[in-house]
Amino acid sequence: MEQGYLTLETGEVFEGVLIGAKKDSLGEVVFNTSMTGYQEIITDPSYAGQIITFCYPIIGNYGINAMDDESISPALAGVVIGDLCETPSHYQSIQKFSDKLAQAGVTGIAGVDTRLLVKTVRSRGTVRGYLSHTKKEELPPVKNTFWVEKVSTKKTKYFKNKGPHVVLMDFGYKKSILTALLDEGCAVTVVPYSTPFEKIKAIDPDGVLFSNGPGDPMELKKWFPEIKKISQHYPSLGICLGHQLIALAYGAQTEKLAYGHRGGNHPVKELSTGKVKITSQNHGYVVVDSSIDKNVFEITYLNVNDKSIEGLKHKHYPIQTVQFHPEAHPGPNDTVHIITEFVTQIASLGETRYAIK
Ligand SMILES: NC(=O)CC[C@H](N)C(=O)O
Repeated sequence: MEQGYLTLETGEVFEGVLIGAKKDSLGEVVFNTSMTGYQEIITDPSYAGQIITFCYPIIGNYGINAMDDESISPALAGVVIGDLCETPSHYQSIQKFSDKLAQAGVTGIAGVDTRLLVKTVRSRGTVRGYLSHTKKEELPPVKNTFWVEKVSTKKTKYFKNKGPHVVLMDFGYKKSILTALLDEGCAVTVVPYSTPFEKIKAIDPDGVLFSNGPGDPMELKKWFPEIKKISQHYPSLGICLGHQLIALAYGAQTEKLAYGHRGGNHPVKELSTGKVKITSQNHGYVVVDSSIDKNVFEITYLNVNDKSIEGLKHKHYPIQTVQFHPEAHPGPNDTVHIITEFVTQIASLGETRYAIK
């Protein structure tokens, strides 16, 4: 057992035992309130550069299975947990949580008073933290990393299927978004985040899905005109970062939340029905309500806890965006109909397109 420390930039130090790769690591300390789903969470590319604190007190109890990774290589900076379970019990378990971290080169710290850490992050706002064998007086400087570039595919990938053809713009997509599209019968072309409109046009899809992804959406400013053009030409669905990027491309603004929404229990109100849906979320930024041109966008979903914007619908183009994760994984699938409706819509619009041709 190797003693380790998480030092926050605000000075607080948390002690525990190092697990996984056991190397020094700097990241933004965030917390996730999900009760299950640690495998999907640590492999979600949107966490690139972040140290995730799990609020749920015991992690590793059902092991790691062969199906639930959301990406090939985890991009997160570290994990902080309460109790680590080294004796997983599940018929599909093939690995221990700590071995998964080691294999992925990710450092973790276990045995931490995570309730106190979460309370600290909630009062301080999101802070940087450093995982190390020793306490740190001062944190090393942050390297400015463009995380989307790091996690997005370098090559275009095509998945054959019988239904409508969707381009998945990869800002760091979760595998379950691709799986959800394939399950709906869609053929999918995954393209690098920087693919311009002209290239999308050459692919000639029936619709475009703008994926989730890490970091500040403003880092993608250079691509806003292309994103706008793509969404004006193809029925579009934006998920999480994809939602923020579409809003920004049409002139709205984003801001950083105090400590983000991360977990599988975030209530959002669907304004068309008045119903509250429980959603899976993982974001630190949000679209600023007052910056949205209400002649152009209708607000479709609002967060019940803090009234922040959770969904938008363009008034003239078939564009819909959601801040939460309708594909779930992990979390409730109350809103999976958003993906189904997108596919139904592009299938019918596709038919009209073909009829015109
Ligand atoms: N899951 C996501 O796509 C996250 C979006 C963005 N990086 C944020 O933190 O707000």
